[in-house]
Amino acid sequence: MRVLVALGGNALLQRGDTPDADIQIANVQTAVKTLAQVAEKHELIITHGNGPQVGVLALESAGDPNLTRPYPFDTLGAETQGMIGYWMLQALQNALPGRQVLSIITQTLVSAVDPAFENPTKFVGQVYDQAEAQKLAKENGWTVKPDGQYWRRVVPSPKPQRVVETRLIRKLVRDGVTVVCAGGGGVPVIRDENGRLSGVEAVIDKDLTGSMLAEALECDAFLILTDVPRIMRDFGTAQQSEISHTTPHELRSIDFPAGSMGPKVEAICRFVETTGDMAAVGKLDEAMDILDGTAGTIVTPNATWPLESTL
Ligand SMILES: Nc1ncnc2c1ncn2[C@@H]1O[C@H](COP(=O)(O)OP(=O)(O)O)[C@@H](O)[C@H]1O
Ligand SMILES: NC(=O)OP(=O)(O)O
Repeated sequence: MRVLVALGGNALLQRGDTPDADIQIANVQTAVKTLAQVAEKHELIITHGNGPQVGVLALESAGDPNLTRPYPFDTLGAETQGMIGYWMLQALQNALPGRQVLSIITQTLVSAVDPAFENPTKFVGQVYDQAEAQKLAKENGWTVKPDGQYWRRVVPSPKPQRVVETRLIRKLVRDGVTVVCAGGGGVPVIRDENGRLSGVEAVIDKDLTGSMLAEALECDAFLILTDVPRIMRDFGTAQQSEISHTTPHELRSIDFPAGSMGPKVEAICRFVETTGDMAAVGKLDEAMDILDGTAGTIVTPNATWPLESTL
């Protein structure tokens, strides 16, 4: 089976944690324990978030007195792919000796006229209280928005259209390589009328890119691993209940928050609707159980979908 796993930013850095490298490396090592189990049994492609990390690098660049202007977000996105990709590469190599693993810088095409450029929605960097966020926004020209009980900087998040390096990734996977790619949703780029690529200032949603890439690579399963065991009905209320098996149709009838579960549900629904294969949301350390159909929220084209025979 061919599986694409999208790792949540939470996997690497919990909200409120100090973004020190050693803390994130330890989190990567924890994530890789479960990913290594998947890689031992299946062809595996891994993508990861970069919201917290790209914010750290943006602050660093903005504070460098030697620069005349801060690095743009496409460059910062590539930096996060290098940094997180390196941590994952090393952890995977240590967990899977003898296995071929590669982390690659990956670009994702977006539309230059995507309306998202006028309406920033992607949370980056650390959380602030409202007053501090608004002060920083005024001082630095940021847009800030509420993220749960906190506030965070937001940047445009255009829709991914295609991962530029898709063919190469397919070749690597067919050759038995475990590939880490499209980190942070891929570096956002546009292509001009002469076919030339250039970066744009944005951060793409890694779940939407993951869904698109899983489809393009003809994956049999698309997993989003995060910090909750299942998608919940009535999340955050006394009536909340876990959904163990559902369909895109049912999920689309429920409202999910734009900044967290919403894009995951959209990404999952798109994959299942387009491919007829299974997708799931679940906890980081339960990847194998999710693939066995005993953990996570499993999403299939219809409620009578024969889980065992397909997995
Ligand atoms: N209906 C829901 N079911 C489960 N979790 C939900 C729901 N709605 C919102 N959430 C929140 O979504 C979070 C996961 O999204 P997010 O923080 O963006 O993940 P990641 O950084 O791992 O990609 C959970 O920690 C939970 O607080
Ligand atoms: N790029 C992206 O979607 O990052 P997070 O998962 O960290 O929000």
